Amino acid sequence: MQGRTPNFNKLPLIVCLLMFFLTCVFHVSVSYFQVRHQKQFSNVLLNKAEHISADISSAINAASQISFRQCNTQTINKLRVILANYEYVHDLGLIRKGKVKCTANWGKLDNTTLLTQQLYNSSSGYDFAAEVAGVFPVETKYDVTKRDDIIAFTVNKPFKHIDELNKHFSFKIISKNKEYVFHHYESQYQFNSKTFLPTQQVETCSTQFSYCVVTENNRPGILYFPLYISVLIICMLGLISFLIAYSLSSYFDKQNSMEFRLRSAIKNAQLYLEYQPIIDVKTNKIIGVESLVRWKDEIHGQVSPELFLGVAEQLSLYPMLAYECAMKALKELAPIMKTDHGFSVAINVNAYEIENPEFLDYLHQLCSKYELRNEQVKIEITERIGLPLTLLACFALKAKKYGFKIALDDFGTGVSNLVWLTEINFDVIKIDKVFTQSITDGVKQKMILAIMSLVSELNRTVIFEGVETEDEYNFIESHNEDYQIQGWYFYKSLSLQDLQNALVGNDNAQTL
Ligand SMILES: Nc1nc2c(ncn2[C@@H]2O[C@@H]3COP(=O)(O)O[C@H]4[C@@H](O)[C@H](n5cnc6c(=O)[nH]c(N)nc65)O[C@@H]4COP(=O)(O)O[C@H]3[C@H]2O)c(=O)[nH]1
Repeated sequence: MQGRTPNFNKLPLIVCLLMFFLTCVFHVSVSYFQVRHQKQFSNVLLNKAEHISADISSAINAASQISFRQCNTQTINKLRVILANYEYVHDLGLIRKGKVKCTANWGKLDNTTLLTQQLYNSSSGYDFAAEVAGVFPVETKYDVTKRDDIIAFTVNKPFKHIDELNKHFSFKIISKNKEYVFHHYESQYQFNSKTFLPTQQVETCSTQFSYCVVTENNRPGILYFPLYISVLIICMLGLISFLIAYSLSSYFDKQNSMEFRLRSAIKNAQLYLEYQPIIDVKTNKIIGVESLVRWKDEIHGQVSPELFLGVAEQLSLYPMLAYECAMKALKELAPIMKTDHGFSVAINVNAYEIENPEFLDYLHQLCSKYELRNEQVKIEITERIGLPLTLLACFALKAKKYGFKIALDDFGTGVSNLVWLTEINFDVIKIDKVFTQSITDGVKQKMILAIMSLVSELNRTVIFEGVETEDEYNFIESHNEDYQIQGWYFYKSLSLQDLQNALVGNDNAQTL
């Protein structure tokens, strides 16, 4: 078997496509897990925000229950009692005409401070402002929530813990109408938000309050990783792509190889026989056929038997094929041969059949089985067989004892010499088409005339192979009408059905 190397022409393209595909799959998978993580994170954030909002609104509600609210000791003390119950409210006070008058922590404010910052008025009756400074004589900034005359102060710290825990996403808590941002956090792990990169956003809205948590990730998928890791991943994917593409290419190449396909064709009995008629020059009638094996493959097309028989030998599949072909030929032709005992079939043999002592026995059994006469079977031994003369002579002797006819095929092209003709008692000599087709060539014509006179002396049946033209036919006919002809001038190899049709027009044909 010839060493086959896979067809690598398209390998770089396949590797690139595969690498692109795997990178996309990797990117999408990482993005998917990031989105899941983002959703979980958003939910944690929303729970926290709702908890804080519930705390503030509850504190404001409690404060609004204080009757006759004035910035006096009684009211301030009540505010202090309320404040102690709420985790996230840092201070609680009264505000009138934009000025904070008093709070639980600071008491009555002498220098009452005007809230300069514009408050966001929500539809729920609450007003908000973020990072308000200068209300108290400290540097701290507060987020404020106001309803009517009550104001609650919170420090931005509630989310600090979450901010610190969250290494990945930027996020904001924003009113549902998107007009007011309660809190926002820019993750240092995110690219500058103005980059052209697509941002993966997850929005989760509260069912209790009119705000949503929006988490943003502008390092989706593979961009999440540092550059050197991304490069490493892409290189790994490239390597994997190469290995996959190489394996696939080798696999498909093997699947498409002639060896592989022939093996499965033989095992699935996809090989078939055709029969090329042999014509008697005197009568121009079909007097027999040569059986020729055929293989038509979907990929390799119609493959020459000279090629695939060699492959079958190398794959050790030839014995199976040889027995199968002999059986098929005799079985298929039996109806014709039984009705016309002069009709013969020529079977080609290789070294295997000659060296295998059981082949002739098998052929004899086949003839008995299909009720054929052994002399109707011609065994063609090609001159190019390359076996020792003694072995061939032995085989021919045994074959003749069985009553089979022996033909020397391709005469003139191989190693045979005149000793062959004397040592082996061939019944038929088939002149190779190399000679048949050179009758118009002066020198070769002399050679063919010499061959003709030689074989006439030997008194053997002579078949001229490869007769393609009228000139060739006329030349042969003019020299001896006892010759036989096999060639495209009359017929190419025929399917069994076509052979039967051809025999119908043949005067010698019996009723099939
Ligand atoms: N150019 C031209 N060619 C013609 C003409 N007439 C016949 N041929 C071709 O010549 C070859 C004759 O068979 P071969 O010499 O026994 O040579 C055969 C035979 O040695 C071998 N072969 C075919 N079938 C079998 C088989 O079943 N068993 C074995 N062992 N060998 C086989 O393969 C060889 C080639 O077979 P094929 O390709 O079928 O080729 C066939 C046939 O198609 C013609 O007028 N012009």
